[in-house]
Amino acid sequence: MLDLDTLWGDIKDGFRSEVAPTAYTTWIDTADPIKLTNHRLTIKLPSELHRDYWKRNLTQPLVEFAYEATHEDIQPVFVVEDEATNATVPREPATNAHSVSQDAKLNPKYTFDTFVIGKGNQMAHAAALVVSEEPGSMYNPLFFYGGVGLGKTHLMHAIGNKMLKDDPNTKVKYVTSEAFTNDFITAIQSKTQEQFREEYRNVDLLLVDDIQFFADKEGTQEEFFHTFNALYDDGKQIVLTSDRLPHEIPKLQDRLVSRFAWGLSVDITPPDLETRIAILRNKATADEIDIPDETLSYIASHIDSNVRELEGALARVHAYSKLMHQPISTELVATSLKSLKLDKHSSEVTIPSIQEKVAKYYHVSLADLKGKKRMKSIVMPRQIAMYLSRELTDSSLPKIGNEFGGKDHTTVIHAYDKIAEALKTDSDLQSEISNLKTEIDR
Ligand SMILES: Nc1ncnc2c1ncn2[C@@H]1O[C@H](COP(=O)(O)OP(=O)(O)OP(=O)(O)O)[C@@H](O)[C@H]1O
Repeated sequence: MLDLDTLWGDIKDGFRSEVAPTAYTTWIDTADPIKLTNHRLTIKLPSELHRDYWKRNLTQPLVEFAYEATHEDIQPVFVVEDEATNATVPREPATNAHSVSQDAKLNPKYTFDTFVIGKGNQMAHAAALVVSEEPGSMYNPLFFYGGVGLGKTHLMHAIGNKMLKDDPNTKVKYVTSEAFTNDFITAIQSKTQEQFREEYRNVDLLLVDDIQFFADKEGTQEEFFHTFNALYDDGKQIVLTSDRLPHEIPKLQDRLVSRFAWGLSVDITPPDLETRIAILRNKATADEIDIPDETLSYIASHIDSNVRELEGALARVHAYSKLMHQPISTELVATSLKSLKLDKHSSEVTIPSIQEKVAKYYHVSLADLKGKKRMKSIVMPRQIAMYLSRELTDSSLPKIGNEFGGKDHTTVIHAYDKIAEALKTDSDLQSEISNLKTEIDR
């Protein structure tokens, strides 16, 4: 009998020759053989979703590869690394690629190949891959949630691009929730509802981005409910994204919340340092930017909020090096990132701009945010807006109080302390504040 490492090496070789590179990185690279006893090979997998996939699709070939290597019958035993995964369990079972992508309004660059897998997104990536291979069956709808610029749209487009590549006749439709709303309103105005329905219900894959903006839009939610049902009943795949879980979206109808829970909800969290470096390295290679490794690490360690910012920093550094006629070095990056920070100051964060972003984020009116109502749903956003005003502007406490409908400066201090204290332990609040800061910085 072979030892564990040799056997696993043979099994990996077998898979390498059988499965596509993306599938290999997703399923095989993430598997960790931990024990070989009594013809039982124990394999540790990162999530339930990986275990399901292995059981359904990879067990048979694994047994065959193991037999080829040992001439013995070896059975796998799968264990999940961390039972508390970052996903909720599904409650019910749920030609010319470039131009086709463009018809479907997909970004041809957002593919599985260009997506870097890391701890914060590996579950989302794996789920996306399953859905692209078996649309409408396993995880319907598939719901991605998480902060801005973390790759939700990228993964969603990757599903569409892959399905179109596999079958160019697939009908894919990508919209933001705002575009859906606008289309719906236009259809009512021009009395073309039939056409609207035809367009949205006659697809194999419907991708709707940023559905948190459905909040408050009763009529649109009603229409979307029917669109959803029609597609779902027909076994068509639906993929949705949002900055938070469905039940956290204010004023989202209960029946939509419950339907969204029929499938799989997976969150995407900010990438760790290694993933940030890998993303930068890929991007630099794709854009043919010549940059030393240590300089990539420098950028990745300084920009940790989200991937969009990371890519922005690289583009900026590239432009700066061209402007200065100097090759990219850590020193040059340090200077250009410093000026990025200075720019942020000069683009001046103001209290009204903070109030506007916070009001929008929590779906409260500006008047309520600045007013006196004591409901928790308003008090919390108000305190957050005060906290951010103190953090991000040079305004004095009385000035901040003034901008919030003439409140006393002690109210501002109280709000600031309360949020600062809660931030120490409340991880939801931490991510909300970090999302808001990114929004405000835009
Ligand atoms: N893991 C990754 N590998 C490669 N590129 C990534 C990754 N994650 C994000 N990106 C890139 O970062 C940018 C922002 O990602 P994307 O637009 O998908 O974010 P998002 O989560 O949809 O944000 P928003 O909520 O603002 O819509 C895109 O250019 C995307 O290609």
